[in-house]
Amino acid sequence: MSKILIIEDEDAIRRVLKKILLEEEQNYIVEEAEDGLLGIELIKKNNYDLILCDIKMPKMDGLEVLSACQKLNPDLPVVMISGHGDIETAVETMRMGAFDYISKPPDLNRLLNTVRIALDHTQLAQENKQLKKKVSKKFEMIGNSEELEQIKSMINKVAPTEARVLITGENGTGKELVAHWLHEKSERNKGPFIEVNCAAIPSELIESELFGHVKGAFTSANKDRAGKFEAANGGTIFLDEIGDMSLSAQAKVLRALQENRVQRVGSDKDIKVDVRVIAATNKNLKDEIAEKRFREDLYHRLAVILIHVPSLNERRRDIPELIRHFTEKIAGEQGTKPKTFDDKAISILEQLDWTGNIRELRNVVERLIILGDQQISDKDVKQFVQLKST
Ligand SMILES: Nc1ncnc2c1ncn2[C@@H]1O[C@H](COP(=O)(O)OP(=O)(O)OP(=O)(O)O)[C@@H](O)[C@H]1O
Repeated sequence: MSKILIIEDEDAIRRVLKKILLEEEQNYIVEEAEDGLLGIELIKKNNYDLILCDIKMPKMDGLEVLSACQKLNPDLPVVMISGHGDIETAVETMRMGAFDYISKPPDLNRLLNTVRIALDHTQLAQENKQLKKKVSKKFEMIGNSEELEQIKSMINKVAPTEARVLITGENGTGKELVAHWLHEKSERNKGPFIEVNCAAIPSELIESELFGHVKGAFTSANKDRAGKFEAANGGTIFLDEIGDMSLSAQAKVLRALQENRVQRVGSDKDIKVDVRVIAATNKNLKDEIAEKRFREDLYHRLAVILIHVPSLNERRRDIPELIRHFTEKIAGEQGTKPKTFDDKAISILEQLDWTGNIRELRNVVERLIILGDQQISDKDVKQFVQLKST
């Protein structure tokens, strides 16, 4: 059900507009204001999906209403109603951010079309917002330890720059989350975020995965294919587990970083790419360099900024909040009332050895929720730990 407000001082025009709209769609809720001041008061109190606003009005004209409206709710589309003498002003309002304008007397088809498009726009904007909220919820970084605060502040500082970042830390510590936020808080956030898990791709395929290939480059290459670097153009590529990348792929990545160009496997044509590289590893790359398994020049190119994510054992202060977070999340996924962990249960969990880090903590919380009562006690946790160790 869409809610529309007509701000118009001429009674007759208000009535015609309302009639046309309600005849078209009975589900519209159409409200009226006879001047701009009243209109703004109503906008403050209600959630409208669209405003139709006259340009020439006493007390507060359409331009003033438009700019007040944009301050109150920048996503709310405002369609201006222009009389004979104010077409130029109508065009000016478009520059100011009005959604569109219609002329008086209103042409039925044009009015309905404009209203429909504007309402679709509102719906899309709302859906987008909800999706963004959902996505950022998925990537929430929970915890209040000093270590995590430092990481968040580092993300805020580094994200808006073009600097390459190497994220280090054990498996399951949240390296991918850090990479996600570095992209999300950068100027590139409208572009793609492409993740490549270098450890999961067989070494003979990694180059084709990263740089693409041309038809006939190898037996199974039956057509041209773009690689992940090309797919990440204008955005960010996240090279996860970079310590597992073959030396020959490393050489090619180095070239891509130095020249901002890639070549598809089997082709000598350069393709320009504009990609920010973020890499992560659970390995000690200095050791890998000493063992000649990782190129030192590539390391220096990648590690312009180093972010180390400490293991959960090094930031136990985050554990209680993480337990609460996962409990609520799991209940949300299962559509059940969240269970609670009593203080003693949390205290035992805080002291355990979390070699599997946050991923392991989530799994343990999930299993305890399945097995335990509504209130999970220290006894449940002890039993579970015993079961695990046998
Ligand atoms: N601070 C945090 N708050 C909430 N969830 C977190 C946090 N850190 C990590 N997680 C969750 O833990 C899981 C593991 O995190 P992530 O995949 O980012 O770790 P990783 O270091 O990249 O692991 P791997 O090296 O195995 O790829 C994910 O489900 C992630 O959402």
